[in-house]
Amino acid sequence: MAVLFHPPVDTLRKYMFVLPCLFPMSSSFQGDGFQSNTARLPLSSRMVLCALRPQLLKSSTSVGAWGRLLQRQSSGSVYSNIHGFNQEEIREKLLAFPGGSIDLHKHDSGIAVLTINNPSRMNAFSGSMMVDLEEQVRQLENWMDGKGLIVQGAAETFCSGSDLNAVRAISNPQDGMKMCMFMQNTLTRLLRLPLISVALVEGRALGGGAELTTACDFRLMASDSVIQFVHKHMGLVPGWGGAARLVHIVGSQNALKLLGGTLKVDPKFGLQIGLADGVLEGPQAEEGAETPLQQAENWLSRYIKGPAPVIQAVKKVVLSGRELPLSEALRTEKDVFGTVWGGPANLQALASKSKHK
Ligand SMILES: CC[C@@H](C(=O)O)C(=O)SCCNC(=O)CCNC(=O)[C@H](O)C(C)(C)COP(=O)(O)OP(=O)(O)OC[C@H]1O[C@@H](n2cnc3c(N)ncnc32)[C@H](O)[C@@H]1OP(=O)(O)O
Repeated sequence: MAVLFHPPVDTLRKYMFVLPCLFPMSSSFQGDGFQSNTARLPLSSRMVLCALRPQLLKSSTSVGAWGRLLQRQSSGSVYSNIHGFNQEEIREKLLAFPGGSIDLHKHDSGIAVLTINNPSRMNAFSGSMMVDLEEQVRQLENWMDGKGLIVQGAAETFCSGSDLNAVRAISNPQDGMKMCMFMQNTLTRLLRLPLISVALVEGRALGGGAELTTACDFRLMASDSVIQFVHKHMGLVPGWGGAARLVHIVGSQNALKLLGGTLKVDPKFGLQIGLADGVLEGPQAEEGAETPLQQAENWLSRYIKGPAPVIQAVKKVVLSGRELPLSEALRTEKDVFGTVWGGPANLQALASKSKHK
């Protein structure tokens, strides 16, 4: 059977990190007209098309199935060229403001650690770090064995937002909009990773740094740490998606107080309003005491026990429940359920007659 509709390759790329996980490729779809029709597409796009094929075949029109499917998935990015967003153009602009790095370490435990690393500027985001972050998120989107992610700042402080030197240089409205769309895309993709993510907040998380904490599923605060949306002091509002996410996390009343009052959120206040999910033990001099990173890994480990496909499925159903209207979320949940039902972990659990005491 021929495939009647080929979605644009860049659209496929955008969705490929979500879809292969939802509809794993079956070898039985290879070797017919479907494959030959798609042979000229890059492998990644062909994988997505193969993965999508059961959905396309079930539909009376392939275009309709594709459209519905895209609507139903949580897409990676918010902005694309139809919004006047040109990723390459803004990438070039941002690379003109170098400094610092975003470091990624993937561990065999299935936990990756992403470090905002620009300590001489309190881990402020230079332009090249924004580009780095996008690249590291891309790495994580393709990490099949991943289960969890910890986002931390280097040298015991989280992040002081945008590098003010870069901000000054691109303070014209056009460049500001481009940077805003670039960072919204990246942080949205970060939150939508099929990994359970934690922001480990030590020291200060200010401005864009506070926004970054909201792009993780959870926030753990060190005893002396502070999260502060300082944007109003800068004559601004959050632009990296931090306001929208903050409302989801703490509710609109609290969000209004935090933004309107530029309130300093310490661990106690953070727990009270639900911005913090846990507080780390204070600095301990004695030998063998856990570092904040070890404490965060331990905290996260209870939520990521089990095989990666199951943990990733857990994140996907929660993500769709968080982001989609109920009927769409229910259908996505069905699709994700289909990826684990009868899978190795499910069969093993059934064979072992496990009891949940
Ligand atoms: C676009 C708006 C928004 C967004 O993107 O969403 C933003 O994020 S705008 C940035 C918001 N953040 C700030 O305004 C933070 C400004 N910095 C401070 O308030 C203080 O530096 C601090 C973070 C509270 C730390 O104070 P302190 O402990 O006293 O250290 P120093 O002030 O001496 O800082 C050390 C060093 O770091 C430089 N620094 C700090 N933050 C930034 C920054 N965001 N951009 C660039 N540089 C930053 C600071 O200037 C010092 O450098 P030197 O003077 O060269 O030592």
